[in-house]
Amino acid sequence: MAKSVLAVNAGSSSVKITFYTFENPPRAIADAQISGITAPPPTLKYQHGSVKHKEELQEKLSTPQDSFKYLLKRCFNDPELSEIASESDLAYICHRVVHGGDYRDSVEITDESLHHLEALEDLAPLHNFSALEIIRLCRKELPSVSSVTFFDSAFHHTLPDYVRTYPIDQGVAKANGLRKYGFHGISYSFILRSVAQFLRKPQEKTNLIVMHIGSGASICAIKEGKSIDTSMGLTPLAGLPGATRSGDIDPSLVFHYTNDAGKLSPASTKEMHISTAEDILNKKSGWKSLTGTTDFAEIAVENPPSEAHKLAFDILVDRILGYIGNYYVKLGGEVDALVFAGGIGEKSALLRRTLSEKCKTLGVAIDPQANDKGPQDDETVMDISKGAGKGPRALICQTNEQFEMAYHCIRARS
Ligand SMILES: Nc1ncnc2c1ncn2[C@@H]1O[C@H](COP(=O)(O)OP(=O)(O)O)[C@@H](O)[C@H]1O
Ligand SMILES: CC(=O)OP(=O)(O)O
Ligand SMILES: [Mg+2]
Repeated sequence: MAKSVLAVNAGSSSVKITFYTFENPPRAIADAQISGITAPPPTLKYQHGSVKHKEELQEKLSTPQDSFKYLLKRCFNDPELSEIASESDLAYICHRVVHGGDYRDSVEITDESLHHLEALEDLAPLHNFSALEIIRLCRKELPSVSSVTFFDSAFHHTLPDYVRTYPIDQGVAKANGLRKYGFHGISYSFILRSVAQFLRKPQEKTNLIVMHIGSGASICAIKEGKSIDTSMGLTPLAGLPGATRSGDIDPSLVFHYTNDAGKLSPASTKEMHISTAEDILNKKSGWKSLTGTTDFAEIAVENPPSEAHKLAFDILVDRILGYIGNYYVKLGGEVDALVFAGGIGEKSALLRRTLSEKCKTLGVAIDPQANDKGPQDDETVMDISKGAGKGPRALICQTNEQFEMAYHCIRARS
């Protein structure tokens, strides 16, 4: 039996794994995910063939590493999933690593590359720690399978110097790697390819404003197939607010918020050091801090349950609009499409409608029925534009970071 490729997407609150056939393009064999790790009980979603299963788990799975172990065991032990029963059925494991520093491409894990990635952990402890723990676990427990890492930041290596440079002392900046990196690039790469194909345009002639709006949210300006600006920065904290992230604030705010801003946060562990300010702005802010919920589905409703819910919605809309205006101008008004992606961008018809109405001046118009209906499960790109208007088209793209990793892993090796 041909070996499979496993793609792992570890976030702070969820772990998603998908097994693919080793063919070009890859075909998904099974998909399993655990979400709600930070808000127990964790929920398992599991799918292979026509089997779809969802359950709340009794197990205490408080880290992405434990969740990954659980998912792997569950898939290996499923008698109905005979293609994947042990280590020997796997050819490669692809890992999503958010921060890749100066890496422009994927990296096969060796002792040396792992050391290099461990050095980067200091720059992005909150985002890289879980992925690296899972890589270390795979090397230990599945030693015969090669791990390949794919970086969110790699897609943005084309940012011009005046976009990536912060106006601070350049000696300090260079010595410490302090620049804009940008994230969600695995997703943007999937979206660019899918949307260009949908529009029947070569990627190098495609100009897009893409919104990846999930519990972490960012937006990207793509000119002739290249990222020319994006809202996240040195870390995924910059730019748009998220479920528990503040997004852009005046950096001085942290010193007015608490005198302990620079001290080590109690959330730090022996292996992972983060400051109190980073902990507050990454984990105790965003729409959770305004409304008490991380679930944007409770916020994006016609009649919000409270003023705070309405405020959280209005803030996200306002910040996204600021970037759309900015990027529209940077792209010289030559924008093929505004693309909605990410858990919220793909599912919230209200957010799409609100943003589209506010972008009327750019010639954006959507078909309300198509927008309310949203895409079918197997519909990667859906056009929700109304008629052939003057402005950019409005598209929904169901992004797929696991597929993107497996696709490139296999393409480079077959
Ligand atoms: N129907 C919906 N309307 C609005 N938001 C939704 C809807 N369904 C799911 N979401 C939101 O999508 C977000 C998760 O998106 P996702 O891209 O999977 O996030 P991440 O990868 O950052 O964990 C959650 O905030 C969830 O509340
Ligand atoms: C980079 C980032 O914020 O990732 P996620 O949205 O998956 O949390
Ligand atoms: Mg995500």
